[in-house]
Amino acid sequence: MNAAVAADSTSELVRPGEALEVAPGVHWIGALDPTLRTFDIILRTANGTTYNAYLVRGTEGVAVIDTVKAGFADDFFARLESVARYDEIRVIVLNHLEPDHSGALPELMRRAPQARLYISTRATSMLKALLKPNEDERPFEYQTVGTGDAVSLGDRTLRFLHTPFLHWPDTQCTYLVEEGVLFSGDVFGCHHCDSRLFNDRCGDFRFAFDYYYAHIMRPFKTHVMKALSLIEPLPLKLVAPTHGPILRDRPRRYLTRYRELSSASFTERLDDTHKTLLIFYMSSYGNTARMAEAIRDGAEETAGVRVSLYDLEGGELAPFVDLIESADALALGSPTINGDAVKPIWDLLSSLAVIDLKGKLGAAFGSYGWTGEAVRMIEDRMRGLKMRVPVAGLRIKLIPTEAELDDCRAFGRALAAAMTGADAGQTTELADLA
Ligand SMILES: Cc1cc2nc3c(=O)[nH]c(=O)nc-3n(C[C@H](O)[C@H](O)[C@H](O)COP(=O)(O)O)c2cc1C
Repeated sequence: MNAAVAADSTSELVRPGEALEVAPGVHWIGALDPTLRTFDIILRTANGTTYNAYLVRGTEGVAVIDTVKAGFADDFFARLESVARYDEIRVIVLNHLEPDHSGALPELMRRAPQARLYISTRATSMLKALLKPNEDERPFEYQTVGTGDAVSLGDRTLRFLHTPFLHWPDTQCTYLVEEGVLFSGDVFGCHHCDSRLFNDRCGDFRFAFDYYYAHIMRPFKTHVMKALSLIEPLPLKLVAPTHGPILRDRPRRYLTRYRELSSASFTERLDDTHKTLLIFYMSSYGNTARMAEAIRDGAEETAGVRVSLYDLEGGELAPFVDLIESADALALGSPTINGDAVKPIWDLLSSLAVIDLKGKLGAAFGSYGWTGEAVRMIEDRMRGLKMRVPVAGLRIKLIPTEAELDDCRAFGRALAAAMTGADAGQTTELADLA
């Protein structure tokens, strides 16, 4: 542990109405939300969460970095008032405008009208849309900042890092130069509420850290890597995120973990010498299953393509999502049931929102009885996920004949050709397959 920030354990507990010093001249003025069990609809949390906000005191004024969710504003203002007066606040930094961090901003700006607001360039349109001042009030004044910009509080300097899309377009980090403190926003955060607050004091939150990354940061791996290249060279004593424990014990290992998690899809490809195609299907009477096998056989005829086939009925979604992240192409087969594709197919497609699918190839197929909507619906969804659908979907009425199984093999070959570039980027229509 860093000796500069070490203290006895009882003085480090969060108490109502009291700020907590986390580094010399730096106070946590956030709020605890221990009973929350679902965050933003999509995230579960066994321990609730925290909304972390910070106050930095310099010889020439005070800075407030981030605020809290609106319902927790009273906690925030009480903690702020325990260490500073509103007329001392010269600087307000919002690293991310999501409502769980900007909820108390309008009221803070009313109480500290002399303060200047610092946000990233990409935050400007959001500021107007999220924080609508009362009609009788003037619009918020603000200054946009990027990497290399800094603001001085006398003996303290806040430097800004442009780290967009982690996980909204507006996100940035702020670095307190003299103390080596990184106010990282949601980066390196997690939903884990513990009044012991520091990573070396609170319960084991490693699963919450990885879970938060998987659902919030994973879609933005390339942006994570760019942000890490700005953050890693900094001398770091403490990382202060907007959710969860404050990272003072070996803060660098959290950077390393982000690098590992963001690199995985590049290093863990099944096979660097082949393009990889994954085929998933559901089938009640075996018709779509037979199509899937024939498509696999056709695709495997192409040198340089390695194919894997899975019955979705027997699998768990999370490991499949990992496989898809490192694959080159995805083919989904569903029968049409009551005018729709079947639920496991939609569940799989919905799970793919956490990975970057841009540039991957998609294809759909399935057996049907009379209307056969499933294939077109899956293709539309794939396009919506920014996948390229190079081969028109293949539908077969009820039980595939031998000739129709030949069509399936041709479909597999066409998809493989698109993967290897042999199709010259053309979309293949069903009529071309014979
Ligand atoms: C409950 C039920 C509902 C169905 N609804 C439709 C439908 O809306 N449109 C359609 O084209 N076929 C429909 N079908 C027919 C199936 O798509 C057809 O039997 C198909 O061959 C099943 O393929 P599978 O063996 O791969 O499951 C339905 C079948 C069942 C059992």
